Amino acid sequence: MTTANTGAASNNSPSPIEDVVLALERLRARCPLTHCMTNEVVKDITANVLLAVGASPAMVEHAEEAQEFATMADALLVNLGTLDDVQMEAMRRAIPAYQRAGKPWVLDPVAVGALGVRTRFAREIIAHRPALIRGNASEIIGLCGRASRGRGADSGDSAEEALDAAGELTARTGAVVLVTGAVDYATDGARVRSCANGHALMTRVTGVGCAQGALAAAFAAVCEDRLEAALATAAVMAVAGEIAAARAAHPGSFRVALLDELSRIDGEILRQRARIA
Ligand SMILES: Nc1ncnc2c1ncn2[C@@H]1O[C@H](COP(=O)(O)OP(=O)(O)O)[C@@H](O)[C@H]1O
Ligand SMILES: Cc1ncsc1CCOP(=O)(O)O
Ligand SMILES: [Mg+2]
Repeated sequence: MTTANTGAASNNSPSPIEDVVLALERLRARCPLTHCMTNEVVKDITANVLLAVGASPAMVEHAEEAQEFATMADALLVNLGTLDDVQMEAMRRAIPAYQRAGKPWVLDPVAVGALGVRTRFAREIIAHRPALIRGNASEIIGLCGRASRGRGADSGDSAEEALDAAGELTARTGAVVLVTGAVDYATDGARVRSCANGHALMTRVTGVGCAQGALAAAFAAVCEDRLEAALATAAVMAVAGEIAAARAAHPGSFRVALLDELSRIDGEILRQRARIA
């Protein structure tokens, strides 16, 4: 075992890697019921990622049921990937119900900044205090209202610009922001953590980022400290992706290997592999 992550690089916690390990253990012990209001493309991989890690997925869509489900589920994901009027109405009912129940909700602002309806909608719903916002650099910059250069990983938007926008978003909404990319950054405004694992193949399988948003909701359900939830989300997905890519070099087999590695990942693997600062 290496000793690279035994406590050197934290801000407040004596050992962020041990916080991540404990968060994963808590998630597996509690198996949080994670309500995913997500896009048409990624429902399958999202449910399977949650199951592989040890959470319990549920895709409840009808507006009345989505509101009702806030009394049963542990956390909500709101992903805007294939937003339509019916889904907007359901999200407008579900989000305040989670707030009333004192349960966390997570926003994945897919393509916000690039398209009008979802950008206006995202700016409307962040008034309801999401626990966590997860997006790529362009989406975080776009949600903040700044000009982004383009789309996702290929946009040229820098992590520094996104982290600056993330700081502004935390101040406005109270949410922890997780910016994903080659290096993932999490901030609560006061603290910044990073995770430098992962593999480019993760961007060649649709839904890895979206499934990570659902994982963030599951971790938010078991971590009072939402920065810890965000770091655990980043580390678990990126370490599993890195290991999967070492034995599956193409997107189809990588997708399967990723699910396998997400179910296999544990404290020992995280301590050996996670490059957290
Ligand atoms: N170039 C890269 N190298 C390593 N890991 C990456 C890279 N780009 C993205 N990832 C990882 O892929 C996952 C999804 O992130 P991202 O591609 O930014 O999301 P989205 O699909 O929403 O744009 C994250 O775990 C992130 O760490
Ligand atoms: C292809 C596509 N179109 C609308 S949502 C979506 C999925 C995006 O998933 P991810 O951001 O995780 O790759
Ligand atoms: Mg995405």
